[in-house]
Amino acid sequence: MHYSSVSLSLSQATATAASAAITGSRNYNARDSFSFSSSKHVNPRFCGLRREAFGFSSSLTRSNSHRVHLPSRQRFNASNVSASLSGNGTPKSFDYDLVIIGAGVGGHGAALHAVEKGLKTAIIEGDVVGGTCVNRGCVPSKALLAVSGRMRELQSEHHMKALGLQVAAAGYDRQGVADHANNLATKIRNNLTNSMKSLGVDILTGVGTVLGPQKVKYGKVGSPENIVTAKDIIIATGSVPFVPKGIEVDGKTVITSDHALKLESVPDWIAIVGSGYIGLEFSDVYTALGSEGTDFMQVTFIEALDQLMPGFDPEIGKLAQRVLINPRNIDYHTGVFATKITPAKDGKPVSIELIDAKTKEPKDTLEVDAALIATGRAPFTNGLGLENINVVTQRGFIPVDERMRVIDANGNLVPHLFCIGDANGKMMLAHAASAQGISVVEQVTGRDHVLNHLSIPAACFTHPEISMVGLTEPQAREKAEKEGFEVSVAKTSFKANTKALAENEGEGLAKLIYRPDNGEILGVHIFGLHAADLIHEASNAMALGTRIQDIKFAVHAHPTLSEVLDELFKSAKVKAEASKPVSEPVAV
Ligand SMILES: Cc1cc2nc3c(=O)[nH]c(=O)nc-3n(C[C@H](O)[C@H](O)[C@H](O)COP(=O)(O)OP(=O)(O)OC[C@H]3O[C@@H](n4cnc5c(N)ncnc54)[C@H](O)[C@@H]3O)c2cc1C
Ligand SMILES: NC(=O)c1ccc[n+]([C@@H]2O[C@H](COP(=O)([O-])OP(=O)(O)OC[C@H]3O[C@@H](n4cnc5c(N)ncnc54)[C@H](O)[C@@H]3O)[C@@H](O)[C@H]2O)c1
Repeated sequence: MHYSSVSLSLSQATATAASAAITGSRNYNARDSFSFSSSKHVNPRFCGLRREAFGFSSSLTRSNSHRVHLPSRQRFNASNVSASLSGNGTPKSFDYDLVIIGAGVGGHGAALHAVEKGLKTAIIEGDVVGGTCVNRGCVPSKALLAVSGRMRELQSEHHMKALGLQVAAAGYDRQGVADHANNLATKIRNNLTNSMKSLGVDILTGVGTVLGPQKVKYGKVGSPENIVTAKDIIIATGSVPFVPKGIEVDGKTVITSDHALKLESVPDWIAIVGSGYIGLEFSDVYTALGSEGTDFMQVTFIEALDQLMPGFDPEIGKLAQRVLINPRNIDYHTGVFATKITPAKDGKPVSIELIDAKTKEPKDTLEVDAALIATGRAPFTNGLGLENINVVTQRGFIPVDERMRVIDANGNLVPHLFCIGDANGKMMLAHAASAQGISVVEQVTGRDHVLNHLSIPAACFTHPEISMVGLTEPQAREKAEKEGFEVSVAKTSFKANTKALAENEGEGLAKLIYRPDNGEILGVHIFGLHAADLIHEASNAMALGTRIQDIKFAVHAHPTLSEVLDELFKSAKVKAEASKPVSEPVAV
């Protein structure tokens, strides 16, 4: 994937910025991540740039909203748009076919597809193009992880010796690593901006506020307002770090991922609160880099649930713990909440008060050099004017149906208004945001489309990587019990794969969860070298409804890591009747 061309294809433009994934309707569903947090879900602490850019104090005037009630199950019909609204004073002709609020990867993906479909499109951005993923998420974090992967390899005497290599002690220049991450973000941001400009998307600068159906105002806070009308509007305003009540972020010693990605320091001892994707990826970075000038670095995980990495398939989680946690300078406290965190001050270290997650009794107080708060993300809807359209957020998220259509406080669809990406909380992943945007554009251009979120892959870019698609084994068994079908599991090891062994990277497992009666793939989980790339054979099969009895005949080049999946599908035991050919054989 390349971001270098301005004529990026959709998948290039989205998948690269995103290149990975997480769950969603599965365990890492963003809505779940707030289940034990305070009732105030929108984090009041934002990085300075965003706080300024959005002028948080701006009070929005409530306009007389006119709501159009549609039966909640009504399907979108592109041709009845104006007819259904023009009687209410809504404009009959529009400045744009589509206006998108928020130019993150979700908005960008939607904009590019809209242009391809011939829609006159504008995108409103209140801060910088690229949003979280490009500026404070996927892109800079993967740059840091690229460095940590190499450092880890070069520092492993055992690994080097096995390959017959001799290298002098590996070191790094912190500022150089930080510059690599920052430069990459700048490059990708420019590419995203150029791709939209060159395709004719109007980039409108300022905070976007929905004034009513099909009407948006935008502009810098305090400057004259501009109003634009659009046949359809997509909200794609993303999310910000969620910081639980009682935790004081100073940006230096108590930080969120926004700060950590700048790599202003590598402390000797950092507590990471939350062992989800951000926590795990940063533990990989920190333990590989060690503090400057030494190879010492201690990470302490603080996790509210009873096990680390609670979102993964338990078997994969166990293996990941054996490889990614136990042999490294990492210890952990599980089943505890960090209730109060005070930044370092006046020579005193960062102090962290822990309580038992179940009994709520005080458990411990830790003193560390720094703390990274990685306790999930909060949707960002400030200044959007949801009150103008009678939309009430649910735990901060904008309620949508399966077609990303926004639902108002009375349970009715708001006409011509969609919400995609982190702001709707269905699946907080870059490529999910983009795919939702593409799905919406399909709908507004007349083709009904419902995105199958269960087929969206996710990956954690540790060394080695973890990836997954579909259900975990416990989820599949629960579903099977409810619906009355049988579940089987097949596994293959990287230890038997020639390419993995040639790379001296034989530690790994692929796991297939499936229905033996009909060969349906329910979930695939991979831990091992390049797991994030390998998952796509499974996710594409799930998206296209390909069954095991068919995919097992697909041919894989030898020797490649993809043979791990080939073996996996071949080792599944699908019942004979499901494998009967449905058509005559074709000679190829
Ligand atoms: C450290 C980290 C690493 C991550 N790594 C990965 C990864 O490897 N793979 C992956 O798939 N996902 C990853 N994610 C998640 C990914 O970044 C998000 O899922 C993705 O950015 C969501 O895209 P979005 O378009 O919904 O929102 P965002 O990217 O947050 O973009 C929203 C945009 O809307 C703008 N905006 C907000 N309100 C307004 C308004 N009223 N008017 C105008 N503009 C507005 C914002 O300024 C922003 O530019 C990571 C996240 C973090 C924090
Ligand atoms: N590779 C990727 O795709 C990638 C990488 C980073 C982030 N992301 C996205 O960003 C989002 C946010 O990531 P994240 O790691 O912050 O969230 P997460 O939801 O993945 O994990 C948060 C963890 O924090 C724990 N937790 C919450 N409050 C706590 C408290 N007070 N004390 C102790 N533990 C607590 C939760 O149990 C959970 O394990 C994710 O939803 C993910 O989709 C994706």
